[in-house]
Amino acid sequence: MSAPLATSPAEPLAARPPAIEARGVHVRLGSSDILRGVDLTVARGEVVALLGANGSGKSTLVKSLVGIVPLAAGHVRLLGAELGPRVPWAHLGYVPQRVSAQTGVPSTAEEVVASGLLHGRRIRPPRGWRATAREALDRVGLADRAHSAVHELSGGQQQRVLIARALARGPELLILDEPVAGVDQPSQEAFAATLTELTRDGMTVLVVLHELGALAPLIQRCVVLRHGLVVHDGEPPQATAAHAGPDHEHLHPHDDEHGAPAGIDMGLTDAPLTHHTPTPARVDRGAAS
Ligand SMILES: Nc1ncnc2c1ncn2[C@@H]1O[C@H](COP(=O)(O)OP(=O)(O)OP(=O)(O)O)[C@@H](O)[C@H]1O
Repeated sequence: MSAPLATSPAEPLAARPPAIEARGVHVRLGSSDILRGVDLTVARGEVVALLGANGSGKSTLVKSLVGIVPLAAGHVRLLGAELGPRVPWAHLGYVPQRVSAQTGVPSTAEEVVASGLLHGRRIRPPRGWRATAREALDRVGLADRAHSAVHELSGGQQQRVLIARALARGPELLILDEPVAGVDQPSQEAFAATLTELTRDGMTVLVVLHELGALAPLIQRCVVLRHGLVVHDGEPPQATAAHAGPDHEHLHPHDDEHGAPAGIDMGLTDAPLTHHTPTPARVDRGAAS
């Protein structure tokens, strides 16, 4: 099964403008500069992970990309259009960081997913919405919960309903903020398989993650934020056997004086980088583990 993209462009992906082009993005919230000049380009068909320590600005960046938080300076273009009404929003799926999918009115999972088919002036779901919603729920392993009230679902299942809502649109660009946080390993693997299938069809993905986990095989590029700035933009780190060897030396963020690993490589914690040689008992698993 494969979800059709919202459009089936004859133009090759590489010839089309990037899915995301952000230049010099500054965001100020309250009295703090949260993003301090972020440049980010995501080409069509790319799968990019946005990583960084808590509070580094990942959620703020994706919110600024989709226009939820205002830019103090900078520019964003999505799917070739300047941020604003010209963006083809119907072709874009956004899944916010874990929030309850529960609404004031009790809704079934199927209804919440169908709400993803509404956009712009469309106030009624399109013909065949039920089958589309079911297919999207099937993709996240919840076909059997279509008629369950969302408030009866677990937090992880509610998150999967929100993912299904984004997928139901057949998005060209999918932006996900920590989609697998709090989701069990089998569900993470099922989600990774779904995303693999969708990206094979040319979907572009920007995904905020704390660790690559089950999505590691899909990720083509990692962008790491620190204190509102991009500090790495490139290949995902590879965990190698040599990494764990007693002679291996590397830079690694530590959370305390005793050198306990605080996180994965590339500054995913705010702790200072220190240089060390691990003992065999102390294995650096790397970001891709
Ligand atoms: N509405 C707001 N007003 C003021 N500060 C805010 C607001 N929203 C977020 N912040 C601050 O902005 C900083 C970045 O927050 P953000 O949620 O973008 O980080 P993050 O990298 O996504 O973190 P996490 O990994 O914990 O989700 C944090 O210091 C946060 O306290």
